[in-house]
Amino acid sequence: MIRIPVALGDRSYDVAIAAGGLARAGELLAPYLRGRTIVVTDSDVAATQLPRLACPNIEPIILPAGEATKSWAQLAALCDRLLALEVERGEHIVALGGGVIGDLAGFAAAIVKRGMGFVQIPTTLLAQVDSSVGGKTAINTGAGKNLVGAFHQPAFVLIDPLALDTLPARQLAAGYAEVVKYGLIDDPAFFGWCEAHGAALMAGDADARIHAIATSVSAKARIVAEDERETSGRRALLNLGHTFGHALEAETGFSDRLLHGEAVAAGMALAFAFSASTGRCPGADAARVAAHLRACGLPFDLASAGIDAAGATLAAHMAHDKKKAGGRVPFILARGVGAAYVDSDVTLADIAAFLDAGRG
Ligand SMILES: NC(=O)c1ccc[n+]([C@@H]2O[C@H](COP(=O)([O-])OP(=O)(O)OC[C@H]3O[C@@H](n4cnc5c(N)ncnc54)[C@H](O)[C@@H]3O)[C@@H](O)[C@H]2O)c1
Ligand SMILES: O=C(O)C(=O)C[C@@H](O)[C@H](O)[C@H](O)COP(=O)(O)O
Ligand SMILES: [Zn+2]
Repeated sequence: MIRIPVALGDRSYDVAIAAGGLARAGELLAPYLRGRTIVVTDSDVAATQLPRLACPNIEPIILPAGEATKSWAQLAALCDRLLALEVERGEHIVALGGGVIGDLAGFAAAIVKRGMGFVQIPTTLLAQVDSSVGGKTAINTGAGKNLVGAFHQPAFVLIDPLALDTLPARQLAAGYAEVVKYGLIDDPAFFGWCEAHGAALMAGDADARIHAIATSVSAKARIVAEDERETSGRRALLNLGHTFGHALEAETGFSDRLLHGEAVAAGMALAFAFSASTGRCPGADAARVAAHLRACGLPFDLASAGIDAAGATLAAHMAHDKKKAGGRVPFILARGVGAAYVDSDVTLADIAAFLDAGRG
């Protein structure tokens, strides 16, 4: 078992990576359980992974699968279910599933009885390498992505890489986009590893999966420990590809037409292409990023993401971005592979013009 600490003072916790961890969950989660295990999950995970979870007295709350579940309606329904179970503040709920379940259950945990505990058991690659760590919880609203939420750290994260065995290939690829992100932010050697081993990871190589998960979680834990609430600009680096990506998701109405990881893949390629087109980054680096995403079957430009909206339309979505300060939306741009930075000089008009020009 690999244990990675997330150092956040009195909110510190461990991320445990253990093949077969679901079967050992009763023992590993024992400090957080009080005679029963309240599991929030979705219909797909209930069918595939919930039967593997060995915990005492499971009380399952099964929500519909898909991004649409990160909504006011499902949040209200979940809070009502938790209250009907007479949860106590000192109890922990268990989020078993992908980022949708982790974000929603984590937000419910943040607000029910003014804040109760929760544990993450992520079952998608995306959730194992990213969303289960760091305490960002949220729902989507009509105005955009993750616009209502809270920072609320889990008490423990249990990652079982074997849970990925039932994950559809498209979901695996989408999660892989967030793996690549860590290389692009500040670890060029890891991006090189991705180029060499991404195909093996996708094909089910257990060592490659564990290496990618451990490297990603370590990077995220380090960055979150430096800037838990995204105030210094350090954590904003984890948003590489997201200002573009969230606009693409909003444009598709948060539907399965474009998964979050797919939108992030296109967003990262666009961030690099914009950086190259304005002389910030070598064109060869932007081409390398697009080529790797393409090779993994991920979107690498607007057309491959299935988006034909005008630049101004996408920029209007971006205007809701939570990073906005003093009326300006900062963008995570790059000076090269492994050299991402926060740029507050670029304008939404620049971005809209770039997106329109790219469509030819
Ligand atoms: N909080 C954060 O820091 C953070 C980080 C990244 C992404 N996110 C959020 O995460 C969400 C995306 O998460 P996701 O990609 O995990 O999607 P998801 O939660 O919708 O899961 C994808 C699909 O896979 C199914 N599934 C999950 N595990 C499975 C398994 N082991 N076998 C078979 N099917 C399985 C789910 O039921 C769902 O249908 C987005 O809403 C995004 O905004 C949050
Ligand atoms: O943890 C972070 O910080 C991230 O930015 C991780 C992202 O992958 C994730 O999608 C996050 O939910 C986006 O954050 P948001 O603040 O832009 O909603
Ligand atoms: Zn993301």
